[in-house]
Amino acid sequence: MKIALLCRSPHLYSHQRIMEAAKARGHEIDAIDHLRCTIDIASHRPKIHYQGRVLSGYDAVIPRIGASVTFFGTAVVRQFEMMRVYCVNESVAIARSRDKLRSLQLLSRKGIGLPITVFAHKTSNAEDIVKLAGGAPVVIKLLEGTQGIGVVLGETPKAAESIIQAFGGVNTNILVQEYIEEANGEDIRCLVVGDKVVASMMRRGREGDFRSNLHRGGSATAIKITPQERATAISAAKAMGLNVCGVDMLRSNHGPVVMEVNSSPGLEGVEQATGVDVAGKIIQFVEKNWEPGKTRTKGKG
Ligand SMILES: Nc1ncnc2c1ncn2[C@@H]1O[C@H](COP(=O)(O)OP(=O)(O)OP(=O)(O)O)[C@@H](O)[C@H]1O
Ligand SMILES: [Mg+2]
Ligand SMILES: [Mg+2]
Repeated sequence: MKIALLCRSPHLYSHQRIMEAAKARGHEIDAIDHLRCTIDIASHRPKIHYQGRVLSGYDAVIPRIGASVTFFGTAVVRQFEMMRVYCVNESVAIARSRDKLRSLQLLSRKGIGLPITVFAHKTSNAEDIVKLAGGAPVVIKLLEGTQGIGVVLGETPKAAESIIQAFGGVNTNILVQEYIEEANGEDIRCLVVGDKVVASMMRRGREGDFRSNLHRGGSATAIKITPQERATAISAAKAMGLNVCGVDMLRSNHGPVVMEVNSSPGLEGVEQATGVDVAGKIIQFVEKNWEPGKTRTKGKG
């Protein structure tokens, strides 16, 4: 196969590993910086120009689109889809996963366990919002935050209300969520490839931090998940239409609850914690599934 790895920096661990895994299996793989692509939609045939040439001959695309460049990155993925190149994660699914509210709505439609979540445009009724989310403590999140940035704990009703009002004052979209205290600052990240959980880890926040993100100094260990957690992770990936993703869950008193589904999950933490060759699993999945024009989401938002 000839594969395009869409990423900003080919030197990151995850990207190096995907390229190694592809080459080890006899494939050709090019790292393509999506921000340097020029999309040509005016002509009869959709094309992508890149560093003075037209991209062609690719069988499959592995998108690794950073959260800050979702708009242009997903447009490049969409252009590949129009060129009938198989994209392991499709543009629609990536765009969905970037918006926490939209993701939670899709997950709730499928009956997947979620923390109680409230979203409001008007923040002048902060007191009601906090009550609807089950009362303080509550977690307040930016809709498009990542790496734990923009995730705040409102410990008391007054603190929660002033945080909500502060975000409202700068016109930022937030959601307010039940705080799953019993998770004890730990969450579960399941790496889903196709219809399987290929690796799972438990992440624990730095001392004194309820956020377990590795980017915030958290640590990771391999974990054996329950059948219910496995089924939840797989259903969440399916609801989002993602073939490769990291599903983040909390162990709550009422079973596993999904916080979010990440469409470009980092591989370093999970491969190191579990010893699983996740990059290899991704390449194997592409080998089995690529087909010109094949789509899971059929472009549906
Ligand atoms: N409702 C909640 N109850 C308890 N802890 C929570 C809750 N929501 C988030 N957390 C903690 O905060 C962390 C960050 O939250 P979340 O995953 O929603 O943010 P993010 O910025 O999108 O992170 P990512 O880098 O994984 O995309 C979680 O991994 C979890 O440890
Ligand atoms: Mg996230
Ligand atoms: Mg997360």
